[in-house]
Amino acid sequence: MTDLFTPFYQQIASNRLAHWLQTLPAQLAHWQKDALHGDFHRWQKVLAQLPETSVSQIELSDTIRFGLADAIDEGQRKRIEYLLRQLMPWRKGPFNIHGIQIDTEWRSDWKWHRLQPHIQSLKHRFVLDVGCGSGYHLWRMREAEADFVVGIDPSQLFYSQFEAIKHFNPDPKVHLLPIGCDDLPELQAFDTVFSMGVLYHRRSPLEFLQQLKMQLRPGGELVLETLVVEGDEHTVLVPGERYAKMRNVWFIPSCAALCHWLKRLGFKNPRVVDCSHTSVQEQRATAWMENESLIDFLDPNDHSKTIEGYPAPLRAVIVAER
Ligand SMILES: Nc1ncnc2c1ncn2[C@@H]1O[C@H](C[S@+](CC[C@H]([NH3+])C(=O)[O-])CC(=O)[O-])[C@@H](O)[C@H]1O
Repeated sequence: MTDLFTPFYQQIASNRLAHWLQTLPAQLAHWQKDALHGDFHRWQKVLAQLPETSVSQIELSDTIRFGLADAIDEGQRKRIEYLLRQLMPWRKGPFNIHGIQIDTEWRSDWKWHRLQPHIQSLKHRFVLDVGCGSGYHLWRMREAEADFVVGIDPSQLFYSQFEAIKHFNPDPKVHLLPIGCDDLPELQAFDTVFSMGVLYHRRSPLEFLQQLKMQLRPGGELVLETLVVEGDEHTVLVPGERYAKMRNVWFIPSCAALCHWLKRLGFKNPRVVDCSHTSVQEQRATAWMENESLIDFLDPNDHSKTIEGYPAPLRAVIVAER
């Protein structure tokens, strides 16, 4: 495990990062010890069985595409598809590996299109994505010529999916660390910090925003995407047990409230650059994610409401500087 991160260590210049990296192996060893059983063990075996192939095509665009279809024979194609299916459900994508299209639950490319015109150029930047899922957006950040991209996400399945994709393009400048935001020291080192789809899962949203701030270098840019509700700066929805069937949803502020929070925490110039309802075309069940999806989370008679009667998912992108 530690060896996986050797290229990561080598590219780190800042002292704070260097210090963190000294403690990281112990953190990861602890994580690995906890994780070495059950599903994760099975997923690790899947990764070990992925064949080495010749990858002459690397396309970082709406579909992250590694390897041409005709670079592998039919037997290899079936084998790779079988192995990738062992890592279902695939939620964030789409990806295409040697012609095998991984049609994920989410069209994560749509989210990228909503925010991309509004953020500072990522060229030559150090970028962190907190709660990066399977890492789809990490590849988009690399497409945008970021110098170094690291995502963190504690999900063992997302980590395994990321490693499966990276197997076909082992770019030393793109990393996913299997840790949560509470495990990250205050690095104050990144030029841009993304956090998309995580804030509403946090019990203490202001503390979380402060954690994001302390990952940025002074002047760095925060790109935040989260569920919001309509309302003024005093409006925040704290749903009951479930919101759109999700159990772990805590705070859904209005855009005005969120900008107010960011200002209170000392972020500069917070602004809403996009606010859109999630459609059942953007989030849906597919052959690679066969469970329930957005259509099942909405009131069947009124798609403007969730099944619990709350406003249907509305997502905003907010940009601010430290
Ligand atoms: N403490 C934590 N620290 C870091 N990540 C966490 C934590 N807790 C949960 N997560 C991770 O946050 C991600 C949220 S999903 C957004 C994915 C991507 N960003 C997207 O915009 O498509 C949206 C959703 O599940 O509603 C999951 O991958 C969790 O594992």
